[in-house]
Amino acid sequence: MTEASESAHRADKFIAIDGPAGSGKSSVSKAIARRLGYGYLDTGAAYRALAWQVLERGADTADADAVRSAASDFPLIQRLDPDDRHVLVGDANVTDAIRDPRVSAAVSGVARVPEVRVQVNEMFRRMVAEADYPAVVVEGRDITTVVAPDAPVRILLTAAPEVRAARRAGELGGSDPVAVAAALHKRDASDSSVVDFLNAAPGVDVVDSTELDFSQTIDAVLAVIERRRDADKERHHGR
Ligand SMILES: Nc1ncnc2c1ncn2[C@@H]1O[C@H](COP(=O)(O)OP(=O)(O)OP(=O)(O)O)[C@@H](O)[C@H]1O
Ligand SMILES: Nc1ccn([C@@H]2O[C@H](COP(=O)(O)O)[C@@H](O)[C@H]2O)c(=O)n1
Repeated sequence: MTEASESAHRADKFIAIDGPAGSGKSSVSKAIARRLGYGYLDTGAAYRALAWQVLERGADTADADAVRSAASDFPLIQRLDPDDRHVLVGDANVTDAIRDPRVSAAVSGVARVPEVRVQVNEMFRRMVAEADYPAVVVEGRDITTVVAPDAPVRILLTAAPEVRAARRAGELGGSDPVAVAAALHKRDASDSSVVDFLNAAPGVDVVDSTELDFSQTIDAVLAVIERRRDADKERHHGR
């Protein structure tokens, strides 16, 4: 855990959640944060905002130098309130723009640049350490393995690929479901060559929502949090 130990880091404040695209990370994490009075950090939004900035400069995210250059001057503003979804880059409100299919298709290029990952991971750890919340639900692809491998609660949230694609297509209502599924699987294939979020690392709990509705998924995640916290308390008392 060399990367994490170099920065301001409060592993105890992390509820770490990873998973593939469309697995429910953001909707479930937000609901958990609201329920428990915690902060919520959507790390994918930061990668998306950086991809937006690269595109805004007329560059290509496949160009690692252009990505590094954009990252060296990246005034991201993102809050931890689960009810505040605003994302700004400097004065530009990019809240909706970062969800554009153009950004979704380009974001994996940004995620492939190792120096950028180190930079944003430092930022995520700092945001959590300084947060005015007892804990923060942090979701992404490498939170359980790289950003906070020492967090007391680490969850891989997953669902069958066809179920994730159908849920995403339903959300985008009117979009071609075949194209939506293809874009989602293409992004997963590219992203999973950088970090493994398809298999749970040792000690990470899996919540598979394939057969669960939204509220059952929230209950399953809450049950993991409670169980892991109880185990953590017992470990500390036993010392
Ligand atoms: N258990 C569930 N049952 C039914 N629908 C669900 C469930 N979990 C999530 N959803 C829905 O699936 C869609 C995708 O969820 P969400 O956007 O939270 O996924 P995500 O993992 O954050 O995706 P991405 O990584 O692409 O941002 C949303 O419409 C959400 O409401
Ligand atoms: N920890 C993370 C989070 C995200 N990414 C990259 O950002 C993209 C967008 O993420 P969403 O959660 O909004 O889908 C994702 O496709 C990854 O390329 C990442 O690398 N690490």
